[in-house]
Amino acid sequence: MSIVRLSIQGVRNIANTQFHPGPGVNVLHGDNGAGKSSVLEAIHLLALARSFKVSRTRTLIRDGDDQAVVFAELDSGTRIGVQRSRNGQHGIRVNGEPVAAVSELAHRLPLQLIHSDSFLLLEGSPGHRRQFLDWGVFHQDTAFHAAWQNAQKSLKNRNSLLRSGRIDRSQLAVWQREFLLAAEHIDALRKHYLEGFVPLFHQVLDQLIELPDLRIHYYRGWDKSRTLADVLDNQWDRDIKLGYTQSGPQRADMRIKVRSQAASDVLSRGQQKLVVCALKVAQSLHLQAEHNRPTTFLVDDLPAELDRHHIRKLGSLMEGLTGQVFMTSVDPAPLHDFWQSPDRIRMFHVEQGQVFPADDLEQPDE
Ligand SMILES: Nc1ncnc2c1ncn2[C@@H]1O[C@H](COP(=O)(O)OP(=O)(O)OP(=O)(O)O)[C@@H](O)[C@H]1O
Repeated sequence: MSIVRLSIQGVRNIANTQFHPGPGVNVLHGDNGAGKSSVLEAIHLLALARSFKVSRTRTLIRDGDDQAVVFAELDSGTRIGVQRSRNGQHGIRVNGEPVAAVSELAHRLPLQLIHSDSFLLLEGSPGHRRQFLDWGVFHQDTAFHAAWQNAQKSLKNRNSLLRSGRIDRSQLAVWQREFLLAAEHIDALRKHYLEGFVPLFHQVLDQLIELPDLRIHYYRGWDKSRTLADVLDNQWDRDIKLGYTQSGPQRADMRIKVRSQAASDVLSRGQQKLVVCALKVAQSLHLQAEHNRPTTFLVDDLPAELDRHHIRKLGSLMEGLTGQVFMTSVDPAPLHDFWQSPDRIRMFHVEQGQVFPADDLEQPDE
């Protein structure tokens, strides 16, 4: 599904603008502060009802406006509207009908984001990698969302009991049983996903850069040689002391290593960016292959940190994606010889929060 018309109101410096993206790669170029990332923010809001940077949530709505509103028409004819107000409330409509769950939006418009925070996938806490892994599992298997919600609920209740000071054993047994069931289910779904994803990731990575020693190691969140029930029994005293459950799928990780060291410690900044791009591109190729569903890509300032050779390689990978790509760049020149089929690239100029179509690929300055 691709967006054929996008209308944005009240997002950062965008008062009101609309444009018609193409089905392939869309390049948004313009000066610093023009509003390029704000357009990406708007598409992110449309797909997930929130900003892509937590720190930006408060500044997502344009100064002086009460709300941000993004509306899109998809090539399928579906109309999606998302509105977010200053108190954090959001309203979602699909074909005019209100929709309660953000997960329904996420399901309709699978979205991948590549921007400065994407490095956290390698150098950040396990939570960033779990979020990445679960994006894939969520889109692969409809059972995942319910299992994940069950795990969250039973974990929250177990943790409240741990902190309560007086443990009601029968209550604890109920939550623990739910938690164990959900944990096993989540682990099985994550493992199944990785069996398909990891070989594809290596194929994509090989097209971009030679890193033969790079490996993905899945950690399920508890000792692989014991059952979670056994681990929880053993950790009981410490769980009570800490007031939370130390093991379970909420502690899973997908460690990315070069030999035995963390990839973020060994690889250069540019190499890390290529690994992150390979992870995200592979995830969308996997979704395409398994469910014939395209992914929309938001790519903020791709050329930064990459040499021409790798920009070109990444460009041809991006062109090969079946979903739409929205890419920002201050200067379109580094992207000039980036494309195999320049006629399929749509260029837009962004200026003072307005998006204008630019008819042709601009020539780099001599
Ligand atoms: N809530 C807001 N209301 C009005 N303007 C805002 C708000 N939040 C941010 N801005 C401004 O919006 C402008 C556009 O920011 P944006 O990040 O979209 O620019 P950009 O074109 O991506 O720039 P760069 O190339 O520097 O990354 C900036 O001048 C920023 O200060």
